[in-house]
Order: sequence, then structure tokens, then C-alpha cells
Amino acid sequence: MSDKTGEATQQLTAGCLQFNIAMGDVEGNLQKVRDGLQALARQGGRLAVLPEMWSCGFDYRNLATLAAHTPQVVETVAALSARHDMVVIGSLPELDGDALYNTSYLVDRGVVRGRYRKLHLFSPMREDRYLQAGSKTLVADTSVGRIGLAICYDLRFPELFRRLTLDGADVICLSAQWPKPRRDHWCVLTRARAIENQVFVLAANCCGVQGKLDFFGSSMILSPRGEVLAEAKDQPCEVLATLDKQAQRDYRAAIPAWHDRRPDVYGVLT
Ligand SMILES: O=C(O)CCC(=O)C(=O)O
Repeated sequence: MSDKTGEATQQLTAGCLQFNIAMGDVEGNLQKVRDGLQALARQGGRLAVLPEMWSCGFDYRNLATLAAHTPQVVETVAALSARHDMVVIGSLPELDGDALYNTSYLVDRGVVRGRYRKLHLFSPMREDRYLQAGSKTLVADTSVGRIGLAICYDLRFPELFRRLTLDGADVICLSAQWPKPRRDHWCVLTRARAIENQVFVLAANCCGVQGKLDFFGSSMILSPRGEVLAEAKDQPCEVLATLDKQAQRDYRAAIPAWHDRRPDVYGVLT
């Protein structure tokens, strides 16, 4: 599919942490992540994906104050990722000057390898009034392979996932707070993005109630064939699966949709 595989690990144990995000409670949420990463590490996890805005939720009124904690939160996550020999990905509020972003941080064994600012802000919930949109995609080489990042509503934009795959991602990690009643969209779209790009998709959602919103969980790990390798129910938990990179390469060779594309006719993506 791409010669930029960034191949590091043939068999990768990877997981999503699903929990109930307590609005505004940075220390409480951080403790859930400490516990969850430890549980994943005990089961051999080398890659962990956390939900969207996991440190505090969308507490818009206090977001600038809460975002001021983010550098410290990222430092703590970096220390945990080093201790557990892990790549950890999840979105947090980021304050840059006066601007606030919904930013996914990719931390690899103690080092921040990249940041991705959410491109598509969810206007039905006024995210675009409080936050600035990013303007760049991110695919990074890590100790577990080449990883592309996306956040929640981004899932509805196949062009982004195609771009990440064109840039060599073999795993795409999505942090989300995807509420009821749109579970069917979540299930279909995570699967579609995996199948159409022949990538692994790790999609971490939150669960429980936050204000008026009720979250169904269903964090997912999908194979490049679209098989559901692991799926959470609606309670706090971690889900894990083994990602077989050789099987991914074999499948891409067997169904060579990538080579058979016709961007000369229909696409500007090259
Ligand atoms: O697209 C959806 O249905 C949910 C998106 C969302 O809640 C978000 O991006 O925060």
C-alpha cells in the first residue's frame, strides 16, 4: 500500500481505554488513565488510545483554565509511557496564546513525537465557537509503527483518513466523545475507514453521562479487513487486541485496491 511503512513491530498488542470523563476534574481523570495504562501494560499493551478531551471534558466555561494544566498532564503521561514502554495517544485542550485547540498528543516512551489539532470542529455542539481548528494532518513514526491521528467528528471525513494512509499510516488512532443516539454511525464509519484504507483503526470513546450527553462507549479495534478485533460495552474498561502487521501486508497484496485507484480521473489526492 505504501513504501513508507515505518515498520517496527510485526505483532503489536494495542488497546483503548474507555472511561467516564469527570467534567473539570483533571486529577480524577488522570488517575483513571494511570490505572488504565497499568492494566494495559500488564497485558502486554504497547499502544494505548484515550478518549477525546480526556482530562476535563468539554467544560467550555473553564476550558482556558483547564488547558493551563495540559503541559503538566502531558509530562505525567510521558513519564507513564516511559515506565510502561508504550505509545500513548489522546486529545486534550491546548492553549496557544489566546487560542484553544482540541489537540491529540502522541507520546512514545517518554517523548512527545507529535501533536494533531482537530481539523473538523463539531459545530452542532458549538465546538467551533470555543476552539480553533487545526490546519495540518499528522502521521508519525513510532516505536510500534507509523501512526496517523484523528479526533471524533473527523471520522465523518474519509478524505482525512485517505490522506493519512497515503502518508504511510498503517494504524489510525481516533480519540472520541461520540454520544447517543449515533452509535450506528460510529460502528459503520470506524469499520468503513478501516476497510477502505486497509488500516487498523483504534477508536477510543468515553462512556457515562456528561451534562446532557450520554455516551455509549463501544470503543473499537478494527482490522484492515474490517473485522472487529475488540469492542467495549458501555462501562469503563480497557479493550485489547493483537495487530498482525504481516497479515495486513498480505491482505493489501491480495486485494490491491490501493494500486487500482484512479486518482487521475476523480481525485486530487496523489
Ligand atoms: O459526528 C458525531 O456524530 C459526533 C461528533 C462529536 O461529538 C465531536 O466531534 O465531538
